[in-house]
Amino acid sequence: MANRPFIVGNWKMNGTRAMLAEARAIDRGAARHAGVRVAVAPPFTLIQALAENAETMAIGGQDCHAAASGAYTGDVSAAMLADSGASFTILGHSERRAMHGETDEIVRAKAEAALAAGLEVIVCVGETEAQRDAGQAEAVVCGQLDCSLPVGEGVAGRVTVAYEPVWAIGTGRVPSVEDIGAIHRAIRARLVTIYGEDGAGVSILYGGSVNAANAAELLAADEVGGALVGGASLQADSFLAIVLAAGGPGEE
Ligand SMILES: O=C[C@H](O)COP(=O)(O)O
Repeated sequence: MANRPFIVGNWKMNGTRAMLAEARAIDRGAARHAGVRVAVAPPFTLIQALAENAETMAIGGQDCHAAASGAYTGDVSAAMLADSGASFTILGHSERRAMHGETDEIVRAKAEAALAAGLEVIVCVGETEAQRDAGQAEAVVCGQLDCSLPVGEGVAGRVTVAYEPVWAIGTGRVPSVEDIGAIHRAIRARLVTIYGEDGAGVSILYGGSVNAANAAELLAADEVGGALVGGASLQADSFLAIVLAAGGPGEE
């Protein structure tokens, strides 16, 4: 059976307790769209509050440390995320790769730690504009998959891949539907190489300037199983419009 479309809001470093009402509105909307799997990854500081109030949507982290505990000032372990009510974590987002020096090897170690703590993982990959212009997008993304994804028995069922071209994040620019389809097909083929037949069941999300206006078209591209949404996930109205576009039977 095909996976439900998966729509994930990444709030990044946005949100205080003033956002709890927005989160409740998203959760109520998610309940009306049972055909779509809805999730929000708020800052660490809001995970527990959102998780305690969420009836339908899943709550996750945006990162975790690879170690279980220890002298890592400012970091948060996967077990701490799970203890706060998270059921998944995003890993290897391009902002962390670029701003925090996260390599593929670090991303894989974090993913292994997250799985060990009982979390699902959303592993992000994507090329820069220079890499795309040089015709290297597919090679870069497949290399990231090869070296970032956790592997092992039963792992594929707890992994989601998010393809986010770096140049499309927060810019309002998106690849053509044909380009998105082409790279998602390449990702699917690589997932089958990595995970065998289980790779066919891994959801692949598109991320990068997804909004209420373009969601239906982007979500219809080949092998796109959902979206990782940044800016448009900060308001319930715009986020739920994307959920609706993902095909929920909904009441509206
Ligand atoms: O994780 C989300 C992505 O970085 C996309 O962000 P954006 O929707 O603001 O472009």
